[in-house]
This record gives sequence, C-alpha cells and structure tokens, in this order.
Amino acid sequence: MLQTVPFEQLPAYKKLKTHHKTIAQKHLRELFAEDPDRHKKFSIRFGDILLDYSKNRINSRTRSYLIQLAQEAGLSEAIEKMFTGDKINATEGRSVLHVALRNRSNEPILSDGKDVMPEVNEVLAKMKDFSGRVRSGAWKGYTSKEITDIVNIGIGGSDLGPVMVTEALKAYGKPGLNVHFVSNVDGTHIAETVKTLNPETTLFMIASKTFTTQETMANAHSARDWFLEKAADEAHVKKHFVAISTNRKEVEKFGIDPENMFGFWDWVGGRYSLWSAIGLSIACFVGFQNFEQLLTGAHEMDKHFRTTKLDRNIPVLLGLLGIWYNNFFGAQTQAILPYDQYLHRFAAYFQQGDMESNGKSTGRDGKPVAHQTGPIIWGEPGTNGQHAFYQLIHQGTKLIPCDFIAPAVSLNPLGDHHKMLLSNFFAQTEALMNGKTEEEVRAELEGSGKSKEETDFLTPFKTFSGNRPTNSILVRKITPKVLGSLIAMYEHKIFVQGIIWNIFSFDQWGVELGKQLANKIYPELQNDWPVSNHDSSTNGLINQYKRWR
Ligand SMILES: O=P(O)(O)OC[C@H]1O[C@H](O)[C@H](O)[C@@H](O)[C@@H]1O
Repeated sequence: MLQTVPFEQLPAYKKLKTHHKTIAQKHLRELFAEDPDRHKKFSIRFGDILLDYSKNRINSRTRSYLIQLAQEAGLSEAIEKMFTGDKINATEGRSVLHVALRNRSNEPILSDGKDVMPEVNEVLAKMKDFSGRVRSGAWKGYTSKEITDIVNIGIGGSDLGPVMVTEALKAYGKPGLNVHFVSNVDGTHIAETVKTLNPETTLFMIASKTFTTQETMANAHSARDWFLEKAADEAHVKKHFVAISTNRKEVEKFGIDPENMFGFWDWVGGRYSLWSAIGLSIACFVGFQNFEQLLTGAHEMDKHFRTTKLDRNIPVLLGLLGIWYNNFFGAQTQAILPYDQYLHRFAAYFQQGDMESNGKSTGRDGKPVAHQTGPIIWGEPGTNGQHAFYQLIHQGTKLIPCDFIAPAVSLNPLGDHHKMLLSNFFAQTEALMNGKTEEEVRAELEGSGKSKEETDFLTPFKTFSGNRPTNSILVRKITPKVLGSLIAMYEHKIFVQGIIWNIFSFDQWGVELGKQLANKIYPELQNDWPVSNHDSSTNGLINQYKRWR
C-alpha cells in the first residue's frame, strides 16, 4: 500500500509556503544575476538529452525543500513499489508494470508472485515475427497481395500512443507501408479512412484492452462489413484482421482467430500501453529493431528514475517543478511545446497520459483532497504556436509554465530551416524569462524616431513583464531511443506528482461515467417518440434531434 499523508500536512509544504513569499517577489533576471552558475546548477545531461531547468522561479533552497517534500511523501518507497509489482493501483487491485514491458535487462519482475517477463518476451517475439512478415511481404492478403495499409482501430490509450509514435518516427517508416488510425465513433472517421484503401491489401488491427469499448467495436464491425463487401467470404477475415487485447473471450466472439491475437495484461494501464502489443502498428511501420530501440530508451529512463538520487532525477525534478507552479503559484495549466514537426501529437498524447492519471480529487485516504491536483495539459508544435497562442503566454494574466523540446539535429536538413527553428526555440525561452522593461521599450521607440507622445502612448503595451518559467529539453536528434526516453520521462513525472498529491494515478473512474450515460441514452434514440424523462434541456435537444434526422 502507498503512504496516504495529505499533501498539505507534509512538513515541507509549510516551508515551501513561506519560501514562496520570498521567491514570488523575485524576477528571474535577478536570480540569474545573483548566480552566474545557474545553468550548470540547474541542468542535467542524460545521454542524448539535456534538461535545462534553470529558467524556473527557484533557487537552491526551493529545490531542497521540494526534494524534502518528495521524501516526506514517501516517493522513493513508492517508486520501489511500482517496480516490484506492488498493487499500487489499489482501486482496481492491480500492479502497475509498464516498466516490465520495456525491461531490457530481463531481470524478473513479479506480479502476484509470478515473474511476468516470460510472457512479455513471448508476446514481443510474436510481434517481431508478425511485423517482419508484414514488412517483408511474406504476410499476404486473400488475393495473395502484400499489405500496403495498416488501419489501427482503437481509442484512448489504444490509439493515442501509436498515433503519436508513428508520427514522431515517420522518418523511420517503411516506404510503401502506410498506417492509419480510426478512433472516433463518428462514422466519418472510418468512412474517410477506407475511402482510398483496397481491402485486398489492408490489414486491420483491432486494439482494445477490454475489447468492449463501444467506439472501437462499432468501428471494427464497420471495417469488417467494408472488407466483406468485396472479399465476400468470412474465411478471408483472418488474413486481414488481428486483435490486440487482454480479453481473449471477446476477441473470439468477434470472430478473430486466436492465432491472430496479441495479448497483454491487466497490469498495463491503457494510457501506458504503447510499449505492449498495442505498439504493433509502430513495430510494423518502423520495424521491430526500431521498436526495440524505443523500449531501450524507455528502459534507460526507468533505470535513471529508479536509481538516481532525487535531486539529480529528471522525472522527479520535472514533477516537483510542476507542483511548485500548480500548488504554490496557482498555475492551472502546463504547456508542452515541441520544436519538431514530427512531435506534433506529443502534447495530445500527454493530455490523456497526465489528465486521465492525475485528474482526481479523492485522496488515497478516501477523503476529498484540499489542494489542486493535475494540471490542464496542452500545446502545439513551435513555431505554429508562436503565431497562435504565445501572445497570452507572454503578456496575458495567467502564469503558464512551458516545456520547450527541440532536437539539435534535424531529420530533414533543408537549407537554413533548422537554424531558424532553433533560433525561435532559444529566443522564446529567453524572452519569456527576461521580458522587456519600460526603459528598454522607450529606448527602442525613441531610437526608431517615434515622438515623445507616441512613445508615452505605446510603451505600456510594448512592455513585457517576463519572469515566465520554462524548461528547455534539448535532445541531440529524435531517434526511437531518444523518443522512448522522453515518453518514459513524462510518464514518471506524472507518477511523482500523483504520489505527492496523495491520489491514485492509475484508475479512471471519471471516464466510466460517460460510457454509462451514453449507453443509457442510446436505446432512446432507436425510435421517433419524444422523450420526457430527462431535464428540460436534454429532453429539448434529443427531441429536436429526432425531428431533424
Ligand atoms: O483499450 P480499451 O479497453 O478499448 O480502452 C480505451 C480507453 O477507454 C477509456 O477511455 C479509458 O479511460 C482509457 O484509459 C482507455 O485507453
């Protein structure tokens, strides 16, 4: 069991509360002026990743109080509990072992007293064999043609990870093999996706941990209908449909050959499952070797997280910095801003990863928490974001801590594009930190020949307060290994925060409500009778829908 001391009862919380009053008065410019060694003191190199967290509103004392907070919350013990298969997902009675899926050391990891590694390795071997056959063309469709298109049908954790990673690693993809993703129950998604596809060369992967998710099952049935319209014979289904699931019974019921089923286990959370068979579309697209590199990168971050002292531990520091802004500065959101087009789904991926994990308000003691928990996660790739929402980050009334991520080496070295991109990356964090003082603005306006009157008028609008915190995560290059480390880094950051906030990060009861409610209304939409059993708004909307359809 995990420790359950409420966050604000930890002694370091009080220290941080008092300390915050001092730091809140300070400008980042001052903090940098006071300490010329800030970059060295507040940055960490981890292989091909450099985290510079010096542009945060902290000093060494802040860091040591935050570390104390983590210690008092029992973080080190909790990390050990996760890695050793303790049932830390208490409300579902499960271990949390996504780290086992990428455990390249192969050392035994126990869940319920049983080493999970043999099963993990067995599924990986099956994925290797299958992805190899699809890529080489040995796997043939019902008319003996090679597969040219893979359609992953899944939603949430059975979609977002593979989407994000196949986009991030597009440069490593096999030419001529396309991956598509269908998630929304809106018929438009499947209809638009299959429009240009040929059933003879299309392979569907039905990805669902439970194999009961309404959206996925509806899309899977429509995909099969579309396939059979041309293929005509049920016997051909097994060459074009595979299942990825923990639920063998439901897979068989759907009519997928158990030979074509790739299993995983209830100790893999949906939003932590891209490392499991859920990553089959990734392995097919980038090749199994690259998929293994992704696992290796994550495993290296796992080792770092498990064994590094808290004050040099990247996920721990990122988690604590998030808590500093969330709980002491009152920041409500966290932006993730990758300066890499390939990472354009990275923030969307961690919207589920973070918000489904830490969007909780009941403490581990069963009582409502008295503090803020998970932030709103959002973001878009730079420089697009700069021309859309950065205005608010620079001059708005809200404090928005931002993570800037960029590779030093582009996978598409085209003219001076990358230098331009990175000059924006460096300039933005510098500008957010320094801002622009009234004197600087005045000097600039006067220098450009503006009259005194114009200068007086314009100065307040062109002044930037600065003092806006950022992390810079500079990587050498986006490789499968680096990507694996980056994803694991954020996963563990979420873990750190959940432990300190005294909540359970690995269940998602809130999502269940939506499923139940939709299932209740669905039968009411089967006929044209007006409804009257809801509130007047819901009745009005349903009845208008019935009139219009
Ligand atoms: O993989 P499935 O069982 O189809 O579940 C898909 C998704 O369903 C819900 O939205 C859960 O909250 C997610 O965590 C999960 O990833």
